[in-house]
Amino acid sequence: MQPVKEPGFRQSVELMFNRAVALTDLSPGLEEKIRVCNATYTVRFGVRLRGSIHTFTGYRSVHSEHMEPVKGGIRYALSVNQNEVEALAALMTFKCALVEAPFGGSKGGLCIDPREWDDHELEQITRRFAYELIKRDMINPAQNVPAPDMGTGEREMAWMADQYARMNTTDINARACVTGKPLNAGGIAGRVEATGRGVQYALREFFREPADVAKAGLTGGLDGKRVIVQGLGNVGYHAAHFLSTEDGAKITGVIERDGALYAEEGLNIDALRDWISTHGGVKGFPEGQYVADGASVLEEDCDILIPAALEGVINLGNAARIMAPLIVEAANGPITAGADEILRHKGTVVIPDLYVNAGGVTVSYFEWVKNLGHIRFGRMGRRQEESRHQLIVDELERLSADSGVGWQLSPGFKEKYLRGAGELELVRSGLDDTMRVALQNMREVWHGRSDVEDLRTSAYLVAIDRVAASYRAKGL
Ligand SMILES: NC(=O)c1ccc[n+]([C@@H]2O[C@H](COP(=O)([O-])OP(=O)(O)OC[C@H]3O[C@@H](n4cnc5c(N)ncnc54)[C@H](O)[C@@H]3O)[C@@H](O)[C@H]2O)c1
Repeated sequence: MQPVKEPGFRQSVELMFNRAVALTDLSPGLEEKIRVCNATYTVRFGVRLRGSIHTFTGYRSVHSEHMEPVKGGIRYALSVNQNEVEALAALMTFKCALVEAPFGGSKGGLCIDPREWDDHELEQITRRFAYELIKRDMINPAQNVPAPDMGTGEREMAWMADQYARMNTTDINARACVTGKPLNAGGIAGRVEATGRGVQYALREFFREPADVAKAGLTGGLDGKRVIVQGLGNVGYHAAHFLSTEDGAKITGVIERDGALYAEEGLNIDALRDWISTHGGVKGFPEGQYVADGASVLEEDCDILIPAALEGVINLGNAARIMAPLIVEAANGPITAGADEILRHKGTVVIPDLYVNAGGVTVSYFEWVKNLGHIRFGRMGRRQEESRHQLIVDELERLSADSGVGWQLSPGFKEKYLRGAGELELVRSGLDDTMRVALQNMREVWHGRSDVEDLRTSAYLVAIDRVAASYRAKGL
């Protein structure tokens, strides 16, 4: 028998797209336009560090400009390459469409292990990379708005935003050129936690429908559910922290670079996070059993598996052995197309990446709007604040109706906004509404069409329909 070849990340995303688009009646031309990646810019630049010149390679890929600006994070990792960046940019297109964030899809990356450089060196490298992207309008509030991803965070976003402001001194919207900035540099409350928070809201919404929970062979709510998380970084930590401290879930396993920890009774996530930041890994943590082959813990018995680190970790090599009945893709692309098929046949329910980790871009959208509006919450007196809020709500609704974007302010969000709720409360409630509505839209397809087997195909169908409508409206 011929060995089955594992497709690469970009091919995997394309296969998943193809599976869904085959169920639409799009013309072949429009289908192809939506599938392809519009452009990828590769840059190599040198920085003098430690007495010699070091050359770095970076990418910014634009998958679809059916709406502008385009949006997507910038990743710092040695594994970054053109295929990976293009796959991630495609996922951004469909993710934004699914949660109705009015952006096209983009992504960037720099081939670097950030742990090899000190803070000052990283700042020099980041500013130089940003300079290269700004020169070509690949960081720009109206055209291309990056955000954090693996290996980057608030600090890198602040450096990039500052670099843009220095090169565009008269652009009053300069702050909106990047999202995920620190609060004191134009950021928004709740952005750091947003993706992990979104994972929690996605799971809460999933567990509101007992019939869906039963499809995964589970019953009841999140309370007491055994959860294994891979990657205790920004996304994995916040998801594990909120699920264990607010929903009663037990984090029975954590997989990191240097191995994994496993404990039937559940791990203390905050203590473990502190341990990792002091010791550089999970090894030696006083709770749980240490497993040197971390990836093997993906195959442990649990109720919910949350891969929140890398792509391709559930693949043809281990898919058949994955015991979790419910997999929540907090990372981008953790399941390859081949593994996805095996899991579907096994009856495993997969809540897909383009939905699960959309909390980041949703709150980035709030931040971008906040920057463009030049709003500083709590700056005015209460009466002025209330009427200003009413004006903003009226204006957002008018813009949404006129542009046909379809972004709706939910009654809950509007009520909180008008009574002058704090920024964090507003952000969380807007995110919660977004995650609920997106899963409800996916469910309509999942439950309503006999030819749709899974939530991933449902998510793609909702997204493809919106991207297609946008291209058609432009006359394509
Ligand atoms: N940060 C965001 O807002 C955001 C938004 C959407 C999607 N994502 C996706 O979520 C995933 C994680 O991103 P992040 O921002 O949390 O990154 P991060 O850099 O903050 O964290 C990644 C974590 O994974 C761990 N890790 C790396 N290699 C590993 C391995 N081989 N095995 C186990 N653990 C490993 C790292 O040690 C780190 O703790 C990525 O796929 C990213 O694209 C992130």
